[in-house]
Amino acid sequence: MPATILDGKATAATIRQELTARVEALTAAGRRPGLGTLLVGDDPGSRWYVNAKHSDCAQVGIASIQRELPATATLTDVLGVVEELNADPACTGYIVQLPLPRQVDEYAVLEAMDPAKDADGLHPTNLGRLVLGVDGPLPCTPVGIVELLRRYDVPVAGAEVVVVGRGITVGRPLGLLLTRRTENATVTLCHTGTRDLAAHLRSADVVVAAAGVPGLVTADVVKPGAAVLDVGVSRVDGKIAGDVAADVAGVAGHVAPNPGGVGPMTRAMLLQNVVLAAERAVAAEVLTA
Ligand SMILES: Nc1nc2c(c(=O)[nH]1)N[C@@H](CN(C=O)c1ccc(C(=O)N[C@@H](CCC(=O)O)C(=O)O)cc1)CN2
Repeated sequence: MPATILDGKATAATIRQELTARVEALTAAGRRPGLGTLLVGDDPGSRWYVNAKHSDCAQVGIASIQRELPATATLTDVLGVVEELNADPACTGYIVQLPLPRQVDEYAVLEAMDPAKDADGLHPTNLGRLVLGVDGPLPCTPVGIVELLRRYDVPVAGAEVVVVGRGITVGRPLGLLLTRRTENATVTLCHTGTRDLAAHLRSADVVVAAAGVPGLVTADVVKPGAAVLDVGVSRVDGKIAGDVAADVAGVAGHVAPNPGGVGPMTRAMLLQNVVLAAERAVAAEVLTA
C-alpha cells in the first residue's frame, strides 16, 4: 500500500480557517493581533519565509509589521529594532528570522525579546517553560510536527521516535515536546556524533529528519509502516532537496513531503502562537481588572 501523505499544505489551510474566527473575536474586542518580523540581510530563502508569513497573516486578519536591516547590521542595530518591537502596542507578537548574519549574536537577540511577544517560542524563558511543561508559546516547527501527526491520527504515545538534528528551531525542542506527559513518546535525538544512525532509524516508528543532508534517510533504513517526516532544507540547483529519499514512500506508512509537509505547518503554528499570545494578554487584563 502506498504511504499516506501527511499534507501540511491542506492542514495549514484548515488551521488558518479555524484561526480566522478567533482573530475576528479579538479584533472586535479592540485587540487585533499584529505579527512583527525582523529580516536581517538578503537571503532569498529567508525573504520567502518572511513574505509567506505576512501573506498568511493577511488571510486570517492579523496585522503585519515588517522591519528589515542590511546584511551588514551590527548587534546594536538589531537590538534597536527588538526594543522598538517590544514597545510597539500594535505588535502583539514577533519573530526575528533566523539565521542571523555571523556578526550578530543570535542568543543575545533572542534574550532581548519580550518573552510575552515571542511568537517563535525561542526566548530562553519560553524554552524553560517547555522544559518545565508549563503553558507558553511553543517553537513553531516542533509543534507543527506534533499537530500534523495528531490530525492524521499517527500515534506518538509509546512510540519510538528518532529525530535527526539537534538545532534550536527543530530537533532539540521537538525532543522536549514529544517527551512531555501529554505526548509520551520515547525520543532518540541523533546528530553528527551518532555512531550508528541506520540502527536507530531501523527501530523507529516515527522518523523526523532535520539534518539538512539531502537523501540522508533511504528506504533500506526505514521500518515498514513507519511515519517519516522530512524537515531538512538544502537547495540543489535552486530547488529544495529534503533529507528523505523518494524511495522511502514505498516502505513508510505515512510521509510528510518536503515541500508541502512540515513547512506550511510551521507557518500555521506561528499564526496560532500570535493568536494565543493576544488571547493570553486579554485574559491577564480580565484577571487584573
Ligand atoms: N525565526 C525563525 N527562523 C527560522 C525558523 C523558525 O521557525 N523561526 N524556521 C526555519 C524557516 N521557516 C520559518 O521561518 C520556514 C521553513 C519552511 C517554510 C515553508 O513554508 N516551506 C515551504 C516551501 C518553501 C519554498 O518553496 O522555499 C514548504 O515546505 O512547503 C516556512 C517557514 C528557519 N528559520
